[in-house]
Amino acid sequence: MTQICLNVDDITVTYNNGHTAIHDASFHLSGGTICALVGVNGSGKSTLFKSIMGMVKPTRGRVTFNDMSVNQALKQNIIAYVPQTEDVDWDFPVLVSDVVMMGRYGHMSFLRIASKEDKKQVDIALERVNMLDFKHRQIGELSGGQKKRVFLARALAQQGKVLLLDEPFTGVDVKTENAIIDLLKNLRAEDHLILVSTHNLGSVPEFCDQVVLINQTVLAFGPTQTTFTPQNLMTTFGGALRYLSLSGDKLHEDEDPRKVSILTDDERAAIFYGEGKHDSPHQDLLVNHVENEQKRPK
Ligand SMILES: Nc1ncnc2c1ncn2[C@@H]1O[C@H](COP(=O)(O)OP(=O)(O)OP(=O)(O)O)[C@@H](O)[C@H]1O
Repeated sequence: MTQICLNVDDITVTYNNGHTAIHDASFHLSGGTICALVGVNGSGKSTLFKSIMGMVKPTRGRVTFNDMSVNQALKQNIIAYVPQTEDVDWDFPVLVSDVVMMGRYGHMSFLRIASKEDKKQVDIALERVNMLDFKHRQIGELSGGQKKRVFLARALAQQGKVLLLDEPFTGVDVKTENAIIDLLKNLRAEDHLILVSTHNLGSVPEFCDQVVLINQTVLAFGPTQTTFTPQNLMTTFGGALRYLSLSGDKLHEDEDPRKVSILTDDERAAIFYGEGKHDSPHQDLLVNHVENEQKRPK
């Protein structure tokens, strides 16, 4: 297959209650990229994912994959989506391997009888997220972070060239986040097109080569180096950015003793692009959202 392209052309999405979540949004991506989707809560990130998946229909504009409509791309199993949360009650007994096998349904006949190849791909996918040992466990018994890895495996088992990940790092520890980032880098090298929403801004320059900044429309889109700038982030988050200096392991602890420091422009630039003393901004620094994100009721 030729390299996959995702074209989002001038889309507007208005929900049935009349709320327009996204308007006039455009961007274009080609395979072999990891693009971050960044914006405040309610800025339309999940809505954008759902319109790319055909789960909500744009009222204007269109989404295409090369020359294919979303429906055609879905029929060809090109798009794999890992939603932010699963609207499923996992209390009933389902094995981890069954969940990942769901990613193979598009490759099966309507009788859904798993072939040798389907079983092999399930194992490969579980291995890639380091969850093969959990294959015969009930999904309901797993932790939140482990479930996330299983859902990622389900998307991998689908073998689609486009991977849409809605906040894959929420609720996972630093080690797992690093492992997921390494996996995404490998998938990029295999020409996958990856769009990933994240609130962890500190890690974006480390693994994303492109960025879409969104607040009800696409505010900026392009290479991370030129788009993920303090100025554009201020526009996106509508307030002053605060920089929190953290030691690596504490990054994901709720009660971490964060040392707030306001940085000079040079220091800030060094953090954004991983130069100088901050070799790994993802480990050492969290560029926090903004005041209004922090004030958000928990
Ligand atoms: N089914 C729906 N019907 C009506 N409005 C909706 C619906 N789903 C989302 N919205 C609204 O659309 C806007 C965008 O929501 P969306 O879930 O896309 O935001 P988000 O950027 O993914 O937020 P978060 O970072 O909190 O996940 C919000 O104002 C939300 O209330």
